[in-house]
Amino acid sequence: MTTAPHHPGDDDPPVVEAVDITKRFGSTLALSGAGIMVRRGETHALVGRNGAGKSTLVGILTGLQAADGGAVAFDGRPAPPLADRDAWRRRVACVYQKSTIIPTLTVAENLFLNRHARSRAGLIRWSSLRREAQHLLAQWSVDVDVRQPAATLSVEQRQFVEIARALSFGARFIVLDEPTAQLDAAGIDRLFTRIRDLRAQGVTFLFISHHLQEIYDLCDRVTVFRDARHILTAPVAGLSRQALVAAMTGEDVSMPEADHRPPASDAPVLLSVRDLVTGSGARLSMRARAGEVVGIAGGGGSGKVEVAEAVVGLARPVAGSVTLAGRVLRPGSVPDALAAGVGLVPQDRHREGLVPGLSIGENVTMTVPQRVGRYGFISRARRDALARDTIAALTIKASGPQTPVADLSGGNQQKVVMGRALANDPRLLVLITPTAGVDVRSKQTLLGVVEDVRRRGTAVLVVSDELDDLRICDRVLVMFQGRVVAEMAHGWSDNDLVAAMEGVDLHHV
Ligand SMILES: Nc1ncnc2c1ncn2[C@@H]1O[C@H](COP(=O)(O)OP(=O)(O)OP(=O)(O)O)[C@@H](O)[C@H]1O
Repeated sequence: MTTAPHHPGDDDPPVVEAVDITKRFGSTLALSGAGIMVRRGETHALVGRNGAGKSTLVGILTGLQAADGGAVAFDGRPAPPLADRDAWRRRVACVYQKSTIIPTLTVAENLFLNRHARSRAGLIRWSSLRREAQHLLAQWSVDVDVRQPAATLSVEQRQFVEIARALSFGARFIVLDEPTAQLDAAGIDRLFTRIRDLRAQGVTFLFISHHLQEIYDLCDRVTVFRDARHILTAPVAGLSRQALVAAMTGEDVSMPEADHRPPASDAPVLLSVRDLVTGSGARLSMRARAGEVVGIAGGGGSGKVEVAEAVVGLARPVAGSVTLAGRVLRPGSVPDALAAGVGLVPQDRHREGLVPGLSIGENVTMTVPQRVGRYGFISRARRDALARDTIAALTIKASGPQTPVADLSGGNQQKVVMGRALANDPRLLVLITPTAGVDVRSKQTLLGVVEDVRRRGTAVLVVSDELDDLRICDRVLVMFQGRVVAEMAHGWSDNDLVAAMEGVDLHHV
């Protein structure tokens, strides 16, 4: 008898294997005969365009959703019944973009929610609860004070706490759903170091991201989904970027370099920000002309988001003024900013972006009742027409304008936020990290929108640390520790911009 060559790990059953999974939501086929196999000890990437079915698969792999067909097995054994939550928690956990931590409780309470050590009288033993929590975090090298309220955790600390919580249930397989979307470059580095350490300790990861470079930096193998189906699974080394993008999009795409035409130098100044000072002490003075695209770049803690939020009224500045087309905006008032012609894509679409229970149509037209009806009456037909235009222009994957936003995939929700920002033909469009969670092709669509509106004379602020977002700008103001430290003209080199964002300023303003 001859034997095949033996590879270590080959004989171990996969940590998880999902076979021939089908899942429908009404008329939408979210997964169609799709599957995945994750080996013990690997970091496995799952990629695909917005709406490809990734989150749906995660729901099924974590036992939160029932598949309509197919089978899931952990370590070669069939998955437990959906009702047995404890059994699922011992096998798998998912750290979502949206926190599952309860902000008003302390870190220790969050870690041991519903499994507190109790005295014989049934009272919670706070001291032992704290000790256990400290021990748990120390075991996984998470440096967080367990007595602090969870609300005070940074995104990064919150993710580490959620990972430690998952491990404490016994799970050694962790799904990370777009964990880098809200982190800056330094935070991503620390997260990756942590993931590599945990992998060395035997933890397996399924890693979802729209940043393909991260897949190459971190992962061993990658699975691609497209239109509800499994397309390929391959080792990352040896798979070219072009082949990966082709698998995701079903076509051979090379990213065209958009031709850049700066606004006319005699275009009128539309936006004027004078000596703005935010609550946290960040400062901004700037002007933008009609049709000009200005970037505000910076890492975490640079103050870029704070100043942008002060410009649009999401936060009240402590000093300074914002003038749009001759009108001085009321400080700290979003309604006043909208009335003056501001279109806004906020950073946190969960908090400030969308009303999940309402339809795409309702969300898109929320800030423009005057465009869809007279005398305060909103015509459904006109609302739907406007929503249909948005769906087509931004290629939103949805069955129609009536679809509730809660039923859309994450990237498609972000497009609805963009649609709403555009619905009142803004004079000033302010985009805060606009392509977070958006797939490669959709990124092109969203950034293409900027080119369209600037041609119509809208001024645009792009607030981001993503080089692709900033590349479309006519100039980029780089912030560091609350101050603009550099201004870079279109055509900057990546190195120069990154150096400036890190405070190594080569081009003083
Ligand atoms: N609860 C739901 N009701 C109706 N349709 C849904 C529901 N959840 C998901 N869908 C649909 O299923 C399809 C797959 O969505 P899914 O969230 O799995 O995509 P995804 O790959 O995670 O996308 P993204 O990268 O944008 O997060 C989409 O067409 C989505 O609109």
